[in-house]
Amino acid sequence: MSNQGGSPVPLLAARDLVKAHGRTEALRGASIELAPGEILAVTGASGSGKSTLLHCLAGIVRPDTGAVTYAGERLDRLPERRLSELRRTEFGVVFQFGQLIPELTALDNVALPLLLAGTSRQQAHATAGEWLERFGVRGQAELRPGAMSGGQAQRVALARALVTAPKVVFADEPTGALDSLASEQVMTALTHTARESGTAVLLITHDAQVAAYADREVQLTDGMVEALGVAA
Ligand SMILES: Nc1ncnc2c1ncn2[C@@H]1O[C@H](COP(=O)(O)OP(=O)(O)OP(=O)(O)O)[C@@H](O)[C@H]1O
Repeated sequence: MSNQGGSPVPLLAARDLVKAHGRTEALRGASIELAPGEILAVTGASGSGKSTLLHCLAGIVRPDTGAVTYAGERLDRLPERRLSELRRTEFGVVFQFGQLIPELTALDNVALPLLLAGTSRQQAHATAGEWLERFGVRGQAELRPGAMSGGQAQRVALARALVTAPKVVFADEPTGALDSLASEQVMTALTHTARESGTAVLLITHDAQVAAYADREVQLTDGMVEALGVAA
């Protein structure tokens, strides 16, 4: 339902993004739109600029030229303080290797964003426990990441990304290190929860089976958004 022309005002939009890493032009005029609650897959060959695009959209990296607009605000022009506040309150991120804090248990990892937002310890732990339950890893609450399987760790990472009820989750190859069963469990948990809570997801993947979980797919080729198609 999310055609470019007829779609509602996008939650997140990038126009004509150019970003070079040294002499390599990772993005060469990429434009993309994400509607509220939409699950959008970005696919493309290795080196086509997918991660760079995600970093620009999430306000982690500033583009050299072009505009990133989030909820009507020019993200690429925001001062660093406001950007990091936005990232903390409105965005969630999951990377290929969950980036959980190795010294903390699953429960403490998921509770952390809530504690940083000022939630009491008791409430943060109660909410974190509910999110672990939702992702089927309540039984791993007291384990540290090193003692979990890759799929369990990714589900904990998803719980951590969603626990603050973000408007957008950025997922960069969230199943890239998983076997097909674990990958299926992670994608089912992510898309089910996102649809339930109306969270938009920008999903980077090179795996067509993973992309098929999205509402829509765009393809990056040599730093430009090349093709649009309905994936599901
Ligand atoms: N920090 C960096 N320094 C130098 N070059 C970089 C850096 N990050 C990315 N690049 C280069 O920019 C181009 C795009 O990289 P990017 O990681 O965005 O692509 P990708 O599609 O996500 O690739 P992959 O699927 O392999 O992760 C590549 O040629 C890459 O080598």
